[in-house]
Amino acid sequence: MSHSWGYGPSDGPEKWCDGFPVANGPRQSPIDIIPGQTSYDSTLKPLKLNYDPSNSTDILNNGHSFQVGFVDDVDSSTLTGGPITGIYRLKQFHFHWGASDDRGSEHTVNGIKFPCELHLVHWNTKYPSFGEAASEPDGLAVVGVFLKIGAANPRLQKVLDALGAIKSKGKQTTFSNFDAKTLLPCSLDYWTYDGSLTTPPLLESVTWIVLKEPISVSPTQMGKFRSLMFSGDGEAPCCMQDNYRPPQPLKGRKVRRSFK
Ligand SMILES: NS(=O)(=O)c1ccc(C(=O)NCC(=O)NCCc2c[nH]cn2)cc1
Ligand SMILES: [Cu+2]
Ligand SMILES: [Zn+2]
Repeated sequence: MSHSWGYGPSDGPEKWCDGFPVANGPRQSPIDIIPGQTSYDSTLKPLKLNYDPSNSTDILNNGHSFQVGFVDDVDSSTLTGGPITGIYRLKQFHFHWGASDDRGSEHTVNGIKFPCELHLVHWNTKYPSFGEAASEPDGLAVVGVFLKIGAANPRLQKVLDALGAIKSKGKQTTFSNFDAKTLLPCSLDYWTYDGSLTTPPLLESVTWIVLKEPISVSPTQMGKFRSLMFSGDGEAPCCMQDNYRPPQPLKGRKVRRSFK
């Protein structure tokens, strides 16, 4: 994975606009969600997430985060309902986190940062592939879930136990029979708005669906995330942490909510 961008002082979010001018575009993500300024939309449907646990394939350290991949050549792990029309397929999920428990999420709520944020990435099957969908305004839908410090979350354990095998950039290992649904909170109440990828290429193709209810993570479990490396074997070691983009200007966008 060769990439020119990262999260450091010389290649981080403040520098991304040099290589990716869309960084200053009209629908960039993440944003600060101010619940008092969102509007309840009774036409929003309930989210339907139908994930087939046999669909997970691998877990990869891509040098920015780690991601769990899914088979996406059939409609077996899908997102329907919510603010979207049609069928979107789950491609991967990944996380963003901080160097300490006081930061790490990309979206914030009333300016509050969570220690971690999960992104479940889906693409619109009206397009032939993820790559094509990623350049369309309605091409992607990402479900964001906040992680809040509390009791250890047993649902995270299988993912965290696999991190030892993918410590450095480019490392990948098989990861089968993982049910991504187990990572979701009880309530599927959500906020939604039109946004972008939060990393380069920052494409403005994402319908964001941010769940209101967080899931729990313990400080020890957060330590496991921070045991990963941005760097590859043989490179100067650099801990994978603070891999989050700060909130971007709303530029007139409306944030809707599915709940009263
Ligand atoms: N944070 S987020 O908004 O949910 C998100 C950000 C980027 C991507 C993405 O798909 N990004 C291109 C990509 O997959 N690129 C593959 C090659 C590559 C470059 N660097 C690492 N892998 C997906 C979701
Ligand atoms: Cu990359
Ligand atoms: Zn992400």
